[in-house]
Amino acid sequence: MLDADLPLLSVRNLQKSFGATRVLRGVNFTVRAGQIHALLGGNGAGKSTMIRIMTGGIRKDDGEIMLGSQRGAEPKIAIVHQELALVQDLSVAENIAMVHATAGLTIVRAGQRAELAYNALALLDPHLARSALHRKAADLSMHEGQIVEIARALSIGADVLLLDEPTANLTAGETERLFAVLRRLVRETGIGIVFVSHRMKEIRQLCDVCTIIRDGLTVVDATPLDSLTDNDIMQQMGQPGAREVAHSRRRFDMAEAGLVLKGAEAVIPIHKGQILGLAGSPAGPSQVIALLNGTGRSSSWSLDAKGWPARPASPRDAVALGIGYVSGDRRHKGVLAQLPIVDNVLASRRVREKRYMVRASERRECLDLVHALKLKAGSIRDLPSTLSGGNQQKLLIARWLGMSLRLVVFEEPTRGVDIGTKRDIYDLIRRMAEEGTIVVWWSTENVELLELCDEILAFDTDGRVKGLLPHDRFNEDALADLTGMAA
Ligand SMILES: Nc1ncnc2c1ncn2[C@@H]1O[C@H](COP(=O)(O)OP(=O)(O)OP(=O)(O)O)[C@@H](O)[C@H]1O
Repeated sequence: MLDADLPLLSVRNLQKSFGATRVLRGVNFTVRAGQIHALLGGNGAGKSTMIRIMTGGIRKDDGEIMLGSQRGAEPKIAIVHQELALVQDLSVAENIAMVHATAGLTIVRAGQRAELAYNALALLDPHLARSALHRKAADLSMHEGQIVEIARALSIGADVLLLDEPTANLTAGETERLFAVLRRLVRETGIGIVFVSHRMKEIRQLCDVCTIIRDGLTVVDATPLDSLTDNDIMQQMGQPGAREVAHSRRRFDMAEAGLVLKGAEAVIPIHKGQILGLAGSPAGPSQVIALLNGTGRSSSWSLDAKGWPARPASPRDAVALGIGYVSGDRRHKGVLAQLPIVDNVLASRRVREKRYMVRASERRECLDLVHALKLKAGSIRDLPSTLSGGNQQKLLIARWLGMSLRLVVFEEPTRGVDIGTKRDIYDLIRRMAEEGTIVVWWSTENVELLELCDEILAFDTDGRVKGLLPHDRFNEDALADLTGMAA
């Protein structure tokens, strides 16, 4: 058990530039034992850069990192990302034991391996420790996978645990359970937890103090959350305060039904300019999305629309039909990592308009889109990896902006996006709908669906349709109940 309030990790005046861009200009950050610490900041503020320096991924230009009172020691920090890093084909016990083998302590006997994994897991979830040691990582739920990763981190003696947006794929029940585990963990072991999130409600539920980074500087340093209002936090992050959104019931011309979505359990007409929300964990919404973006030839859903096939045969076919697609899974389903920003932005225009020659005028076209979205980039010749997460997300939206689309699919477009950028994305979604585009939008944040949609199709965690909510039946509790997901 660590002494409460002992500084486990402290960063002083950290500086880092990439070329001419000064990304960290003097960051201070102190994590204390027994504390859950929210690390906040808008997209591009410098959070990930600081974390990469602390964990040895990149070098600092200047500043100090101290572990406890020792200078220059390697802090034992473990990171659990939203995308889990378990080896899918190995068992839970093998996944946990693996890190010990690489730490020079080779464990040969299966019995020892199981014991080590059991001890690590039992601290967090005794039931999982008893039942899951021999299950393959691929068979775990998101929540179980996270618990296994946390157990693995603790078993090698990490005293600072950093969780990067850990709740994005969890149901309401799982989020609650994770928070309970984390609270118990800091109480019983005294480790420090750093929680990176853009979800204000969860930050308040879980965290004790917060540090806010803005433009590479610490502007709020380990301050109790109780002493800050939501507005204080937004202001310190440099984000516009929440606006009241007047959501008027929009009327649709029933004669103009844009298309009909047909599934085994429901038939849903969608009108031009309508925003249809898909609520629930991935199982259900992903089937509808796969149909629309041309990747789901075996999807249980089909389309009925004038001049359209029952299923777009491929992503290219979907684009040709006028269907746009923005995914929040930037790494796997969107960003063309090897190509510069300019090619990323213009990708769908080139496919749709069959442009085979790269035109000189495209530079201007790209710059206009970059400006319209306030996308923070050094040069459009840079690779997308030089952009912060939120700015990579804007890049994927820029791809479709100003193209005349009949339908656009948004798949969790606000994942990892700060509150100001979320508002910008909501405005874009609204504007696209006003221009007559049908919007189909999946989000695991029910509150944002309730704010913007005209109708919401709710799925349970097994992917079954639980209901189609019209606007006048929108209600946070009802939707949380239907989907099992946190509101
Ligand atoms: N290798 C690099 N080359 C050039 N610029 C970079 C590089 N890595 C990061 N940056 C820039 O540093 C700034 C800070 O990015 P960082 O990823 O640390 O922000 P963040 O606070 O984690 O944002 P987000 O919430 O969007 O993930 C961004 O403007 C980004 O474009």
